[in-house]
Amino acid sequence: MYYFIINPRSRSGYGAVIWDKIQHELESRGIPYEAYFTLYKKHAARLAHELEDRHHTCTIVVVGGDGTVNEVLNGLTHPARITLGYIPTGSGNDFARGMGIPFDPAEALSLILSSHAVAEMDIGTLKTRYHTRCFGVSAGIGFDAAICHEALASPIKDTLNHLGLGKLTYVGIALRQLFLFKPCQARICLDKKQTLHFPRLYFAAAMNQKYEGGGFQFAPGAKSDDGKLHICVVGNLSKPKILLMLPTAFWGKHIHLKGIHMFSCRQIDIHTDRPLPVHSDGESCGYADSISLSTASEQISVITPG
Ligand SMILES: Nc1ncnc2c1ncn2[C@@H]1O[C@H](COP(=O)(O)OP(=O)(O)OP(=O)(O)O)[C@@H](O)[C@H]1O
Repeated sequence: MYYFIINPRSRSGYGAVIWDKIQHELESRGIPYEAYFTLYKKHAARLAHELEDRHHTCTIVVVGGDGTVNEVLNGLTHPARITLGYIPTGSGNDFARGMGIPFDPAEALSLILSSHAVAEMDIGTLKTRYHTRCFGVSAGIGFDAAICHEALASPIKDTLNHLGLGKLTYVGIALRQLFLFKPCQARICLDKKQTLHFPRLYFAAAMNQKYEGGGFQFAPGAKSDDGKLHICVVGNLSKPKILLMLPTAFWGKHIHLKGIHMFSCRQIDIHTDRPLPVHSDGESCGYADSISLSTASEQISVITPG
């Protein structure tokens, strides 16, 4: 039995359109399934929690974007008992990109229905003074989170998504945020052993996967099953250099630039001299001046091409 959690609002309604096609395929092939639609924000977490409670072990298939995968991970108490299938219908789709899951919904469905290959995936944990959130792709603080915050509230995102130009929303917001963003002083502690000081931090991203922000390869060396977070710290760069750095990150080449610092660790503690925006898988986690990121003790099995 497959339990589908569908965000019909993902990519401004694309999720609902794709679900119709998936449902038709499931019916015509006589596949046993149950479908649950998200009706409001964070509903996916509640649905996942209820499924886990009811079935102990089961296969949950998410139809949505990175935010819906994030909510499902946050709803699970024992992720090791769950097998996760994924049909990407979001605008960023970094989870699918990182796990090698096809973007084409029909291909992603046939992978789920035919494949017995699963990859064990780490789950990241973000702690602020007010929140504890899990993440599958990445979490971070600073400039990248400021872009997420603004994009979530953007009135033009829906219109551009309908025109197939959703990524333009992020480009426009990134330029605006780069202009507005003031770097801060930060103290970063790796695995409670090594402390580093950054006088002009723009952002720090803790990556479980290689990609975030719709295909930026901020951590080309990341492996989602190695129990570690791969950290990309951007500091001590001028704004024009950041503007030049961003396109190189599409190919993961930014790591060679001065001012970009890469680390891998099991835990990172970040303290900044003022509260900055924080995100987990592109979803807002408010503002904080102190965050702790680590990998959780349990992994989750994800259906992948193998
Ligand atoms: N019925 C609903 N109405 C309004 N919002 C919803 C509903 N169901 C889920 N959501 C919210 O939609 C948001 C976006 O979902 P999701 O990440 O799946 O799609 P996306 O933003 O298009 O994709 P991506 O994260 O890959 O860019 C999430 O914050 C989620 O809580």
